[in-house]
Amino acid sequence: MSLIEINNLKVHYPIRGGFWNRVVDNVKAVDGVTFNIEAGETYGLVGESGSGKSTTAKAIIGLEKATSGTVTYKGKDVIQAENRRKLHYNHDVQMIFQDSLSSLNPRKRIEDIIAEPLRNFEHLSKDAEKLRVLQLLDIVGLDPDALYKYPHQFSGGQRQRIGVARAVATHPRLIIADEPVSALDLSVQAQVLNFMKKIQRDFGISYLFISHDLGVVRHMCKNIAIMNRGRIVEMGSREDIYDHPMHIYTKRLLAAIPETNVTHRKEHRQRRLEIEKIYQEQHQRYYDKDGMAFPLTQVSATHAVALPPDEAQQYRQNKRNEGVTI
Ligand SMILES: Nc1ncnc2c1ncn2[C@@H]1O[C@H](COP(=O)(O)OP(=O)(O)OP(=O)(O)O)[C@@H](O)[C@H]1O
Repeated sequence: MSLIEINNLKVHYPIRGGFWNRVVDNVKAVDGVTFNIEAGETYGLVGESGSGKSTTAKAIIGLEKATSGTVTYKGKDVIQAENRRKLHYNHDVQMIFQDSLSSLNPRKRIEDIIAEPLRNFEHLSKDAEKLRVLQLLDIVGLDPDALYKYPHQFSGGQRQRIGVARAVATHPRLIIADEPVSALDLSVQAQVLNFMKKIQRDFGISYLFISHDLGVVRHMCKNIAIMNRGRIVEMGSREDIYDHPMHIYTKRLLAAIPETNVTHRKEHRQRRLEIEKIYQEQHQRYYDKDGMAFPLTQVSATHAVALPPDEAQQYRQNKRNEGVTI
């Protein structure tokens, strides 16, 4: 049995409009996602911005309400909050966020930030708690005087280490890492990634590693799923995805990885342009097949107002033709 099984997970956001503010459409942020994570592995979830990766992560951890589907942990569906409590799911599954500055409370000292999950789940004595926080600081390579400092007094890489210390405090079985290094410089990225690997070896943790960067994912993940517009378009081992990509979207993402070898640059650019052209054609068909008049991002609540006036008018007209009051 896998550590966690995600089956046909959907998160649809309603779009309201018209005089009665009724639901006129849905943004299908996640639309039928299925994958499993094995104990001790790092599973990669890759896709461009807006493909639904973060919403998938939030639905798995329970920060976002799933419209339908199941997330099975220890044989039970943890979409039900009651099961989450019973199975110690909130203790066993932790998250690391991309933006360490906004995910760490700026008014709290590092001691309190790292101790927070311990206070929620383990109820240790004051001394035992302090000792544990000091051990965690040591594990992530920070000095004991960090205890009394605030998040803004650290660099981005150090803050991300603090996020990791907080996530591993309760010895979780799975850490969902949502773009954990994309805000960092390349050299610091490598440091944090290697460090995450070390923690994994030491503690036997699994990761769901979310990124838009196929270069980084290659370094971290054995199995990978490629996400586009709320769906997984391709999944497989690292070798399958990098050496024999099947889906045009995967090929396009791969072609976008910068080519460092100068002699291959021209060839690479040519290949990238060809793939981009095929993608544009298929992209159009993708929408037609789904019967959508506009790209998903354009019908989302946040983007609907940003439509050019003539397209917005056309959109409303199409909706009226479908019998929707708008
Ligand atoms: N609360 C919301 N209401 C309406 N639409 C939303 C909401 N949250 C996300 N979306 C839409 O869902 C889609 C997926 O968003 P999501 O943040 O999961 O993508 P992502 O792949 O994680 O992108 P990024 O890496 O930029 O965060 C986007 O089109 C976004 O506009």
